[in-house]
Amino acid sequence: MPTDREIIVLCLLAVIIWTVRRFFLSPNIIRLIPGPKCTSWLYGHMPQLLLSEEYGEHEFQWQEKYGQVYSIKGCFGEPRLMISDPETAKYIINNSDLFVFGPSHQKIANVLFGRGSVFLARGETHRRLRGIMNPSFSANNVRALLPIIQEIGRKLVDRWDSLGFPGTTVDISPTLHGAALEVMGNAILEYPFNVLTGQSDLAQIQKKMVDSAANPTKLGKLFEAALPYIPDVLFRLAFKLPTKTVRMFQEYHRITDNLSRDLAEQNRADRAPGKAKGFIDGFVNDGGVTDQEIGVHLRTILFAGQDTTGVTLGWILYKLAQMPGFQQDLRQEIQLSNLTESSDYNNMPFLNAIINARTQAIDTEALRMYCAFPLSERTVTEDCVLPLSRPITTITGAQISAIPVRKGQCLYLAIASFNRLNSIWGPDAEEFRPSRWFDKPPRTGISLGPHPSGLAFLGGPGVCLGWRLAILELQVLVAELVGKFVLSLPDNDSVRARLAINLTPATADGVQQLPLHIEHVS
Ligand code: HEM
Repeated sequence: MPTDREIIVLCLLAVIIWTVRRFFLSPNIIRLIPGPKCTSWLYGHMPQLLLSEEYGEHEFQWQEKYGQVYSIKGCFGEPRLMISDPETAKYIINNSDLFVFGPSHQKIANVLFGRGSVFLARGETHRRLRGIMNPSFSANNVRALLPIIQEIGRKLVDRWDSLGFPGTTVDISPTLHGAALEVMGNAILEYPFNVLTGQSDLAQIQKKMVDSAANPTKLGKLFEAALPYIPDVLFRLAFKLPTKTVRMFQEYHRITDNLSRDLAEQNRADRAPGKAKGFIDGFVNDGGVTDQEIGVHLRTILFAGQDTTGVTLGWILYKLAQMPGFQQDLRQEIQLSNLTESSDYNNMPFLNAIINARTQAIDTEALRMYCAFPLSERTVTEDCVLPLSRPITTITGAQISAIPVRKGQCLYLAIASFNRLNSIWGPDAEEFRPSRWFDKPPRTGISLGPHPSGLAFLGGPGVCLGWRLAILELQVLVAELVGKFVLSLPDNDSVRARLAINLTPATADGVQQLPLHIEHVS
C-alpha cells in the first residue's frame, strides 16, 4: 500500500504539470498587479501568510506597502489576490454565488461535515438552508436565550473554582471552549452536553478534531494546494484507509450522527402546538431532510460556533489581563449593574460605548483586532470584473480602476487587514484601544457586515449565522468571569496569535494555550 508521503509526491507531480499549463502558458492580469517578491515557487507566500509565528506579521506590512489590493503567490507559483479594499470586499460578499470556497476547502468541508453544509451551499439551496436555520439565531430568539447563557456563565465560574484556578497561573482555553460548546448544546439544541460538569464524548472528539487541524505545516499546505487535482473517487477511497486520522473522523461522525438521530427522534416525539421552534425543528419540519443530513448541519454549527467564540472570549480576557485599569473599571460597572435582560448588557458604559449603534467597547475592539476568522479564501466561479475604490498602478506603469478576473481565480478576502485599515480606523488602527468606541465616530467610510467591528462576521448572504448569539455569549461570559475573578498576565507571558483554523492564542513554543494568572475578586 502506498505511504502518505508517496501519495503526496504523486499528487504534487500532477499539480506541477497542471499549473505550468494553467498559469504560465496563458496571460493573466493578476501577474501585473504589484505585490511582495516571492522566493519559493513551490510554497509561494503561503508560509508567510498562513504559518507565521504571529498572524499578520507579513500580511499587515504587505498591506502598508502595496495597498488594499495586491498580488501574492500560492503554492506552485499560482497568482492570487489579497483584498481589503472596501469596494471590492463589498462586491465579493454581496455576490456570494460568484465567490465560493476553493476546491480544497470544499473537499475538506465535505469530509468534515458531510455533503450539503451551508458553508458550501450557494443560490437557492443556500437560501433554503438559511431560511431553516435563521429563526434559531434571530434577535428575538437570541434575547430569549439569556437565562440559559447566564446559567452557563455561572457554571463556568464554578468550574474555575472547582479546578482550583484562583491563586494559580493556568491555561484557561479548554474551559472557555467547553462553555462555548455548552451554549450550542443548551441554548440552540436544547441538549445539555455537560461539558462543564462532567465528561463529554462530544467535547473530547471535537477537541481532537480541532487539535488535529490546528498545527498546520508546510507539507500540509502543499497537500491542501494539491487537493483539487486529486480525483474525488481517490479522495473518498483514502478516507476508507484504516489510518489514525480516518478513525478519528469516523468516530466524530458516529458520535454526531447518533446525536442528530436522537435529537430528531426526540423532536418528533415532543412536538406540540405552541411549543417554541428550535434548530432541529426547522429541519424535521422541512420534510425532505433526512436524519443524516441533519447530522451535516449539526456538525456545521458545532464547528462554526464553538472554536470561534472560545478563541474570541480568550482574546478578550487576555487583553483585559493586559489592561488592569480598564479591567477594574469594567468590574465596577458589572458589580453595579442589575443584569436581568439582554438590553441591560447594552447599557453599560465600559462594556458598551453608545455611538450610533450600541456597541461593546471591549468585545468590539477584540472582534476588530482578533477576529477569529482573519482570512477567507475564495474562488471565482465566472469571469467577472472586481471594482476598486482607488486605482492601482500595475508593474508596467498602467493605471487600472477595476480588475478583470477569470473563472477559477483564487483570492483572499483579508478580513484582519480590512479591520486595520487606516482609512477606516485612523492612524492608530494597529492599536488595541477599546476607548475608540467612545469616540464619535470611531470609524469612517462604508460599513460592511452586521457589526461595527468591521468584517469579523463577514456580511451579505453568507453573513455569520450565529453573530447575535456570539455577541450575547461574549457579553454574558465576560461579565460573569470579570465580576468574580481578577486576571493578570504571568511574568513569562509569551502569548501570540497563530492561525490554527481560527486565530488562536499560543505560547512562544507553539503550544495552543492561554495561561493567565487568576485571583478571586477580594
Ligand atoms: C465570535 C464568534 C464568531 C465569529 C468571529 C464568526 C465569524 C464568521 C465568519 C467570518 C463567517 C464567514 C466565513 C466565510 O464565509 O468565509 C462565518 C460564517 C458562519 N458562522 Fe460564524 N462566527 C462566530 C460565531 C458563530 C456561532 C456562535 C455560530 C453558531 C451557529 C456560527 C455559525 C456560522 C455559520 C453556520 C456560518 C456559515 C454561514 C453561511 O455560509 O451562510 N458562527 N462566521
